[in-house]
Amino acid sequence: MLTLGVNIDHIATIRQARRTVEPDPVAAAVLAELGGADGITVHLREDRRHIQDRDVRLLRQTVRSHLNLEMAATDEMVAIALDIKPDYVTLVPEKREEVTTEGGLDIVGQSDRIGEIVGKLQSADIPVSLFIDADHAQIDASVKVKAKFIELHTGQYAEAKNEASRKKELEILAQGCKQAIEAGLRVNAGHGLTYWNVYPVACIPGMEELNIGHTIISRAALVGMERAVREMKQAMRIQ
Ligand SMILES: CC(=O)[C@@H](O)[C@H](O)COP(=O)(O)O
Ligand SMILES: NCC(=O)COP(=O)(O)O
Repeated sequence: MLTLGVNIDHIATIRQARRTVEPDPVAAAVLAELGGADGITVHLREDRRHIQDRDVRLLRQTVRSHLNLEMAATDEMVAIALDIKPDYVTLVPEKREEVTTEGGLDIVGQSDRIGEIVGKLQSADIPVSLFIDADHAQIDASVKVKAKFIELHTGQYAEAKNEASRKKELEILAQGCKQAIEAGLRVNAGHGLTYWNVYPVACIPGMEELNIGHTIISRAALVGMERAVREMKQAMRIQ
């Protein structure tokens, strides 16, 4: 059954705008779960622009659904993940100068490094998801490094300028999902999904969880977190 992971990074963006204590991502996670979130996702970035280490530690103790820690493939982040033990880790690419994630992680070009990190985390019973483009070679490489999951980057679908491009990107995602499942991977998806574009992705056979953040937090700022999450599950037709 398709599930929704709510990324609460941008609750922390509002707090960090004043370097203060509110809004608290921990409180936001409680409300997101009351609204029906099946999981909570946070991206602890190297530059700590939004989510802080303190948030992840407290969320580990308070999240009732499941906690997905997005992180770069660095020694620092591996040590933090091994210490805090999220329910799963999603390895994502990171550039300090980026506004947001700009693409999928390159597994093909660094498979030894990624394989080492996947091995370390999964040996500590922390399943790993790899945030990748729906690319044949990247999916193959994800199998080779023994990741349990991939998360298909939906940014190109989300940013498609017209119906024809949207359809093309959706087909690429569907083919990627099919290839991954046939190879034994579990498949999530995310980035740039909104109330208006999510349903076709939700319909891709075999898709397990959609990780959605910015659009939910944007709506929550106007109507409240519980309603924003409930309405996203309605948009996905899972509630
Ligand atoms: C990997 C991805 O697409 C997002 O989950 C990521 O968290 C985006 O980074 P920001 O939340 O900092 O925009
Ligand atoms: N991995 C995608 C995610 O967690 C949220 O991305 P977005 O919805 O904030 O673009």
